[in-house]
Amino acid sequence: MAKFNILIAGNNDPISSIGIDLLKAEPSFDVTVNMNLKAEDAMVEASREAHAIIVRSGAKVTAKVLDAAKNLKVVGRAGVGVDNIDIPYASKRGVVVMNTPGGNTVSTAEHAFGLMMSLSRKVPQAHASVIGGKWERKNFQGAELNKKTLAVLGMGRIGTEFAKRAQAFGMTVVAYDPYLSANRAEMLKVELRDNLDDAVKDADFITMHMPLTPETKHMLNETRLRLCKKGVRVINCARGGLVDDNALAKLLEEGHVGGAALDVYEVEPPPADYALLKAPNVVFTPHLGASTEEAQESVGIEIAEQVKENLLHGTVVNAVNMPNVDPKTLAEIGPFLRFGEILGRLISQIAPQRAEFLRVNYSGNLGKMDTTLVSRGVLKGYLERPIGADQVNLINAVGTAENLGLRFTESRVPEPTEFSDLIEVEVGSGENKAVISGSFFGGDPRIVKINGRRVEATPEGTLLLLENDDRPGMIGAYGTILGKHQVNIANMSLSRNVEGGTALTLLTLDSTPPQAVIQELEKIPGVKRVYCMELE
Ligand SMILES: NC(=O)C1=CN([C@@H]2O[C@H](COP(=O)(O)OP(=O)(O)OC[C@H]3O[C@@H](n4cnc5c(N)ncnc54)[C@H](O)[C@@H]3O)[C@@H](O)[C@H]2O)C=CC1
Ligand SMILES: O=C(O)C(=O)COP(=O)(O)O
Repeated sequence: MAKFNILIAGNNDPISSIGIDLLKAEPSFDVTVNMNLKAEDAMVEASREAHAIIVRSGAKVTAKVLDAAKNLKVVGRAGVGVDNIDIPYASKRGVVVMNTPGGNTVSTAEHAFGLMMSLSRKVPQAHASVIGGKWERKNFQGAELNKKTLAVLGMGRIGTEFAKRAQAFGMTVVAYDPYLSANRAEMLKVELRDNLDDAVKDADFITMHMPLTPETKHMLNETRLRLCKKGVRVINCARGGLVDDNALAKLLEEGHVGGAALDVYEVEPPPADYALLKAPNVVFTPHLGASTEEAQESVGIEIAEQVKENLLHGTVVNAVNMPNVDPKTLAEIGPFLRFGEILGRLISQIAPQRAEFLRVNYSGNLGKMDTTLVSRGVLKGYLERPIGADQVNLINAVGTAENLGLRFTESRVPEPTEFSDLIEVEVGSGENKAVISGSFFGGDPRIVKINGRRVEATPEGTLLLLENDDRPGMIGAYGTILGKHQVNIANMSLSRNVEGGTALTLLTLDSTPPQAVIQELEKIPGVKRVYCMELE
């Protein structure tokens, strides 16, 4: 039985023991827990033998770690944010990255809401004062939330939960999220603003709930903060870097910003000289949004299940770098996936050089299924020869094609053609293209058309495609040359456009003929082209 090494990696940020026990109960898993992996070198050493690595936000899965972990198949994130994992590099290496969206939503929304309340009533400052033996009631006058305007930036899972709580407290909620539909905003009873400046300028409180991306970095910068009402209070429980912390510190000092509550920082932990640490009216927590028993149990169990199912059955759930594949779909599309790769490999051997497009068209039953992965299989098969089979995989195939300037598209129609299932692959540039179509006969894959001409071949062994003038004696000439070199013909399919026109001969061979034999075939009078296509 294959053994899988699973590394639970952290930097003092443990994963739920229930999740770990679930993995340990699997006889084929060898589970190591190491919570001292702050340094990259330590992480590299710990990861060398791992087939799966599970992390929260503390341990970093960098390119160096991914390079060292030669067996790695999957990285699991027990939480939402995957910014501690080098996703593009993981994709390049064919490593699936999964997270557990939803498991910590309520905990994080509650924490962010708690921060807003602490901020508006100066709870931490008042607490410190009482501990210090003081009784300074007049210093800690706060503000009500009732009837105030709240801007929620990022109206996803956490933003939505936050908004619901705010509405229960009598706040007016405006939302900014370019991906939120007007219908959904109406359903949530929030005022949707198309423009970020419009969303923040009247707000008494602003809360952020989106990922850190090049687009969202420093979304609240000095200019935008100055646009806000004097006294605005800012809550960030999403990711450090969404707010420009230096600008925030400056405006807090000036009093333009009335307060800030942060759970996340541009650098974690923030260094001692971090300007914000000395700013007035601030509340800090050390990235605690998801730190509840409930959230940790939920994300710990979810990630353990997801990683287990991936290693044992290839199931892909909640992946951030490839489409999801549940066991039912996997069982359904498994044969198509393998056939898709073969068609890709075949067409790479007859397609024009420097192709600009690769199209995969499905019709019939296949046109009704989710074939995203099958198309990736076609692309993988197509790219394997030029790029190298170990360099291209289902995860990086689309990105690799983009880098090459190859436009990749797929289309589906549910109506059958003359076949109940058809996968058609077209590769070329402009009008110059090759087309291969495949179908299934009684569950068995068949190549049914090449360049629009009807053929029939089982995709196995080596295929020899010959284009020749349609005239007597051609088959005999092929057979003689192949026979002389001990190459056995297992199957033959003939097709011609018109009598005496051009014929296609597709031969399935038991072995691959040497190049000299191909050249000999090319020299037969009447032969236009010979392609030798290897399927493996
Ligand atoms: N402090 C903590 O411990 C935790 C922090 N988080 C962080 O909270 C954030 C949100 O998490 P979820 O709500 O679960 O994610 P989500 O994916 O449900 O929501 C994110 C929302 O941001 C929106 N968005 C994307 N780009 C945007 C832009 N340019 N402007 C405005 N909105 C944009 C998306 O449309 C989406 O609705 C993530 O960054 C996550 O890492 C999540 C859990 C715990
Ligand atoms: O899920 C997220 O995005 C979080 O930020 C939670 O991080 P954590 O698992 O608590 O280190």
